[in-house]
Amino acid sequence: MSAACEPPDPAGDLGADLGPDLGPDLGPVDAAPIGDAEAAALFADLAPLPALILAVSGGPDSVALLWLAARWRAALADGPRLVAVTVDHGLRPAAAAEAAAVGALAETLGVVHLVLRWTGDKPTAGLQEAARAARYRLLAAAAREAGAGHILTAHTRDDQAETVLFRLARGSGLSGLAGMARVAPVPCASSPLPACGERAKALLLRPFLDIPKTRLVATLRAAGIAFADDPSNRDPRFTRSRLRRLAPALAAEGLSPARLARFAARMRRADAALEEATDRLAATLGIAPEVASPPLGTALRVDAIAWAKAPEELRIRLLGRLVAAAATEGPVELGKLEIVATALAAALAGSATTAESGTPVAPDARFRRTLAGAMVTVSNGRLTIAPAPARRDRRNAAGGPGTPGTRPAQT
Ligand SMILES: Nc1ncnc2c1ncn2[C@@H]1O[C@H](COP(=O)(O)OP(=O)(O)OP(=O)(O)O)[C@@H](O)[C@H]1O
Repeated sequence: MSAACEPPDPAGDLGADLGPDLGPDLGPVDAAPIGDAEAAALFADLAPLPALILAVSGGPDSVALLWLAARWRAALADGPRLVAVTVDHGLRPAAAAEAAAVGALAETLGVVHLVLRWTGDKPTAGLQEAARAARYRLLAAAAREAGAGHILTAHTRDDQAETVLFRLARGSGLSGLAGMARVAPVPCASSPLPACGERAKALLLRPFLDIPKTRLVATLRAAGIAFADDPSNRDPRFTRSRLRRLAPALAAEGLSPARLARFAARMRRADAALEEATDRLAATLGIAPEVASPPLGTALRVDAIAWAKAPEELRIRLLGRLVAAAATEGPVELGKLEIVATALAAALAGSATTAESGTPVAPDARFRRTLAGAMVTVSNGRLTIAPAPARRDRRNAAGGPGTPGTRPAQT
């Protein structure tokens, strides 16, 4: 087989779970520069928007974003106002000069450029996560200021592949393995949802998600445009840098960025179908669609036996939604949801059998657990998910008399 042609993908053609060993994905490196016509197609949907924030670090991907977006906009008679934003995290002395270089390029392209500084406390642990949270907070503030509802980043197919590996290594479920979405709300830190505030209103757009990084670098080289090299991208203290270093060896085993990105797209498709099925389950159980937009802070009750009969994956997803709607602690970790959903299923198992034989619904099932600020209980055939009482009240409720139908949280 010639190295130049990609082997057929039987899983893709036939939908089989397992194909033969496809071997390494060592096709030619795709280093074709992106021309104006291709850029116009990538940005086409954005033309009617009033303003766009371009997130430009100074590295190759986002400098290519600035270059291509500016040329696309210049060719339009009417179109969005572009505002390039560079966040200086104050972590590297070279960052100020890199930001200035972005400013100089932006000026030649007729694009407004802002440098925003992260001035908050810098933690020693989780520095990259904190920097990322600060970056999105500053980008969202710039969007608000500019009257822009959209922030463009230059995430590439390689970033998508890295995200999939990163999440796989952390034990993510199917939704996480779907990788980054092309359009998504600006991420909040892992803080409670209300703290996200205004930030949640801006949308993040990733027009280069299918584009290999090599093509963006080739685009800049062909145009003679310089870009910065951020050494922290190779710093072995960071997981992402270590994964990046493994990329050639993984590609030699078949786990190329192209295949990982395709895997993410398949996971995204499956995830969308499962989310729809979860909507239908919620409707069947009589749960109003508003529950999809937390926080609600009210108790939700459903028929426990109907719940028990639903497929496990859908029960876990719906439990996650209901807990997020009842409490205000934000999305629940999948592992914790799985533990509670499994315990709940075990508590309901005996009752389901009696219910099918015609006996009144689940009079005997008892269950009580707290999860991410919500209390999950079963009594009198009803599954209730409600905001958990404050910790002290919870202890009293669990141990004290006068709380019929409940018992202490199971461990
Ligand atoms: N300091 C920053 N200021 C503004 N935008 C940023 C900054 N850092 C990252 N971004 C945006 O987030 C995207 C992803 O960042 P990440 O650090 O994962 O990628 P990268 O490979 O370093 O990208 P680049 O080549 O543009 O630096 C960047 O392409 C850019 O759009």
